[in-house]
Amino acid sequence: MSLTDLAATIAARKGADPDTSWTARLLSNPDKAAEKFGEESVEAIIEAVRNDRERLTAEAADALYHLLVMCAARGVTLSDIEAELASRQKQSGIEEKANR
Ligand SMILES: N=c1c2ncn([C@@H]3O[C@H](COP(=O)(O)OP(=O)(O)OP(=O)(O)O)[C@@H](O)[C@H]3O)c2ncn1[C@@H]1O[C@H](COP(=O)(O)O)[C@@H](O)[C@H]1O
Repeated sequence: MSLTDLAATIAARKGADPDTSWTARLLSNPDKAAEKFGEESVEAIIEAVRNDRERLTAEAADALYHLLVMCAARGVTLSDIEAELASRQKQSGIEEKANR
């Protein structure tokens, strides 16, 4: 599934029943969405340090999903993030840091 399709699924869950949709439950509670992203990020970090490719892939998927839900809960869309990334395209990260 592409991130674009996942973001569309998340957006479509706005207002859905929190009893049947995990996404809807998090969208209705932005602080909880942020907490879950924090947990899933830490789980991904642990698997990266362990160098477990399969577990890292699964945890990275959890983290990406929860990042998108956390942002959606605060009105930030994947398009907003892509526009921000596009604005950075002309400059290397090292160059950007040196110019701060
Ligand atoms: N990609 C996901 C996705 N990844 C993780 N999760 C849920 O996130 C929750 C995480 O909860 P937990 O912390 O308890 O789970 P955990 O971290 O795996 O468990 P522990 O390691 O802590 O024991 C679980 O209920 C997972 O099922 C997801 N829920 C939904 N999606 C996508 O969102 C779509 C809509 O889902 P609903 O909104 O639930 O209909 C789905 O079809 C999927 O495409």
